Amino acid sequence: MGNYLHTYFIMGSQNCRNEPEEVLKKAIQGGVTAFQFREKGEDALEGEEKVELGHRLRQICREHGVPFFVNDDVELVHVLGADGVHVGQDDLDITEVREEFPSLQIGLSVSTEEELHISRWDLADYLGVGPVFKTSSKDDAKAVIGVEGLRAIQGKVSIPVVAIGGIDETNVHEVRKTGAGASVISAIAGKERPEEVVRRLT
Ligand SMILES: Cc1ncc(COP(=O)(O)OP(=O)(O)O)c(N)n1
Ligand SMILES: Cc1nc(C(=O)O)sc1CCOP(=O)(O)O
Ligand SMILES: [Mg+2]
Repeated sequence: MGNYLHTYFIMGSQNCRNEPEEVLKKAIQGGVTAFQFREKGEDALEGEEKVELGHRLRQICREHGVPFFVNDDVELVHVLGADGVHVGQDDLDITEVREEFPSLQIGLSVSTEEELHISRWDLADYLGVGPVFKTSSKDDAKAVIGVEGLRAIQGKVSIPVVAIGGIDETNVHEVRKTGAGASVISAIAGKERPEEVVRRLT
């Protein structure tokens, strides 16, 4: 597994119980190993407000040496000088993303073996695989694949895998046993003391 995938925190303002900047600082204090800016869905910021928040979160990651990823928004990757970008099956094609960013880290979502077969996953640096457990943070999440589904995809690829979907303190040990990293939104962003949760997740 790529080291930065160990505890990969993902969020936007719509996920946060407290100010996003404070949530991110505390999550970093707790030990998250990467961050993805995913300002998306109901209540998400748009336009200049989204960009401004992105700049502030990017700066926090830079100050703490935490890799900063942008979800979906290829233009924002340029604007924020991100370290990487995460794209899904319905986003910009990974072939184009790799052409645009030859030296950035690129993550690709895969939910099933069928998706894997039709994907240029060889162009990605890592796969985001899920939902492993039930999630309430993504309205259009696919069917839950469980730890067995995670293992099935892991067994077919030669790049690192990070699990996603419904991961929290009660089930993270199941993910750790597979050797995959853990990416988490609500179990960190929605808590009063994110740093304590992260310590228990790592
Ligand atoms: C690490 C990681 N894995 C999967 C996803 C989901 O990406 P996608 O399927 O494109 O869905 P959205 O996040 O864009 O709603 C992710 N963001 N990160
Ligand atoms: C953004 C995202 N992608 C998923 C996928 O299955 O690809 S599940 C998901 C939401 C993860 O949030 P939480 O940790 O709160 O369950
Ligand atoms: Mg996407």
